[in-house]
Amino acid sequence: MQPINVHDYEVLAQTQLARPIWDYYQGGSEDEISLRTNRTAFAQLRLRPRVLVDVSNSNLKTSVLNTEIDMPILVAPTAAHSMAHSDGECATIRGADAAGSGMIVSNDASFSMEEIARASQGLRWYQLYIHTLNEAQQLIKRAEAAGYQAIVLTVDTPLLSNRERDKRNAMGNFQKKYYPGAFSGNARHTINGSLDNSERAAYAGHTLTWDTIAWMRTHTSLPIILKGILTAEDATLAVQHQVAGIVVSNHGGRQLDGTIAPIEALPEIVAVAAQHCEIYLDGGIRRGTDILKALALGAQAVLIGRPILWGLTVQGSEGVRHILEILQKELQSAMILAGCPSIKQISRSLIQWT
Ligand SMILES: Cc1cc2nc3c(=O)[nH]c(=O)nc-3n(C[C@H](O)[C@H](O)[C@H](O)COP(=O)(O)O)c2cc1C
Ligand SMILES: CCCCC(=O)C(=O)O
Repeated sequence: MQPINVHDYEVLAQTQLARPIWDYYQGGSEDEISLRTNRTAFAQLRLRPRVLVDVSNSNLKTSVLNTEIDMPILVAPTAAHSMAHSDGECATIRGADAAGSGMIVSNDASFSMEEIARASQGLRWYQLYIHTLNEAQQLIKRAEAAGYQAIVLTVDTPLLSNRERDKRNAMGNFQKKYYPGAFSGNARHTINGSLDNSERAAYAGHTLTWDTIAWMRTHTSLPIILKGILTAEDATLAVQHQVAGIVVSNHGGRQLDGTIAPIEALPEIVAVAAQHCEIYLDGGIRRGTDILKALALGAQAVLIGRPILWGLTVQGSEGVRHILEILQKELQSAMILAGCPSIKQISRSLIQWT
């Protein structure tokens, strides 16, 4: 089968991945209600297209934090790409570059952030999990030195949720046996050898507070983006802590189960924060029309998680590029059909809630 849309890549990737990996990539937490809601919420939004607009000069270019990109689409941080392809994140970032997009590199990548940075000329942001402040400080320094342009702190993971597919598959054992190091590319490159595994294992995620953001600011001048916000209350606090951006996200339905979908949370967050910082959204985006809906409700750009892993599995960097270009073309066609030749013509009036 020649894949022509994101769903085709999903079908092909499933045939190529061992069950524990497929389930790790695909799954959500507990009853996977959030995972499903992320998709159904998009279907419940209806578009109100305008006609007889001159759309002959259609243009998808935009910028995020003052960096130009060819489409309002970025690669979400997802862990352990070597389980999808031997070139792992180096292939992913090459695909993102080739498409004129950019990549948020996971803290738990299979390759070190330096190796991944060397594979790319384009936009790259570093996604941080804070295990200890000491480790975080070193990771931030390394990210700065390797030319990452922003730090994306994921805030929805004080612990890793209950993922029952992974339990049933004994995913941890499978991964250690067949893909050792898939989650710890960064540990292979240490400053003074001080990135210590027992320290990492002492997972300190649940001691993080808003004070941690102030602490981060004293250690970097890079823009700080918070990933995993779903309420106006937290968006207001984020603005008070002078973040450069917010990713409205429920971690692809992989953390707290039963949350509102990011696309449902977007309007209240845009209402309090859009004047002050950039707002991005991820979760369940599989079509250009999903992206159009997110942009109409005020997102500056969207992040794509699982479809990138499917593209990487099926065709390495070419597959990643193809996934991004499929979504770009679908978005372009949706914009033309809705009467929006460029991104700035997309507005809230495109949306009707049902
Ligand atoms: C396999 C997998 C691994 C992920 N790893 C991370 C991670 O390391 N850090 C992070 O902030 N988010 C991680 N996420 C969440 C994604 O960044 C993103 O929020 C989510 O995948 C978006 O939903 P989508 O997959 O429906 O596009 C992961 C998601 C998946 C599917
Ligand atoms: C153990 C690494 C965490 C990766 C992650 O964030 C996810 O699987 O959702």
